[in-house]
Amino acid sequence: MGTQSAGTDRALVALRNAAGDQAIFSLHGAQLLSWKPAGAGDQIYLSALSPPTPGKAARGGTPVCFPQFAERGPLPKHGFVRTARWELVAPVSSGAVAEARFQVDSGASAPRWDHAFCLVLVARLGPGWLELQLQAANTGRSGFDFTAALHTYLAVDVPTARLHGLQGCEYEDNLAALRREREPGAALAVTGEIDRVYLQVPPVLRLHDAAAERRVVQQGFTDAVVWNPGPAKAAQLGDMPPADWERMVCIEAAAVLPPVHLPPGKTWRGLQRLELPQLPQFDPAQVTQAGA
Ligand SMILES: O=P(O)(O)OC[C@H]1O[C@@H](O)[C@H](O)[C@@H](O)[C@@H]1O
Repeated sequence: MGTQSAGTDRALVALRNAAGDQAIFSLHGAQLLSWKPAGAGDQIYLSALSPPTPGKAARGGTPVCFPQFAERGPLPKHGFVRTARWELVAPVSSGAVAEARFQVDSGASAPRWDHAFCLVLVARLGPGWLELQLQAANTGRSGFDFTAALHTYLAVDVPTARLHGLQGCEYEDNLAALRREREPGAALAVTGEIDRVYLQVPPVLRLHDAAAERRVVQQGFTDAVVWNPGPAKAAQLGDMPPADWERMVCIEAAAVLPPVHLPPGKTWRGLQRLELPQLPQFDPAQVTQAGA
């Protein structure tokens, strides 16, 4: 367990728990790249055209967006920590729940963001679940505002995928000049490009497709972003195979509206937890015999 270096500027961190679940992170951005619960395939989408590279967020996994979500401010899109080198601050632990802690601080700041902070990402891998907790500490002498997201790309079969839990929530539609709408239906299907910030969402969303149901749980983050580039934008991105828009959907735990105000000396925490509830085990004793 621990850090595997692949070349001088790329480092991967592997977590494995006693049940055999596995997760892989890159120190570039402390970005989750893969989550394979024991006996299941990878639940995380990662573009084959976008390997972890210094200074660039991979297209997939979970980029950490901080201190700015998207282009809602003067900083680079989604802030600068997703492209920064993070450090592993403690040995990776294993056991029933494996844990790793990654850290980056204001040394990674763009010159335009003059605030002292320390960010920690705590990753915990349990049987059938993976939790990412973002801790943002203000280590300076004055308060600041930030927006943030854990920008998770879930691997799904988009044509059969439905997202439950957002009915009645208000959202800002990034494809319609941030117009406010309210989600009318119980099951949200992705039929093309979608880019919405849902406000004040419930703590549990459920995403199912023909293969499985996943639960996406969040705390601390008030909003959830649903993003898929659709076929036309996917073809323009250049870092994902165009047809892959049908293999992923981003469900992002986000703190966007309003921004978080963090006074000096305080720490904010937000988490996203991905769960793959166990499928009922096949029990031959329960099979009703024909004619019984
Ligand atoms: O291509 P990027 O910078 O990783 O961003 C991907 C998408 O991320 C989403 O969170 C935004 O809402 C979208 O507007 C954006 O296109």
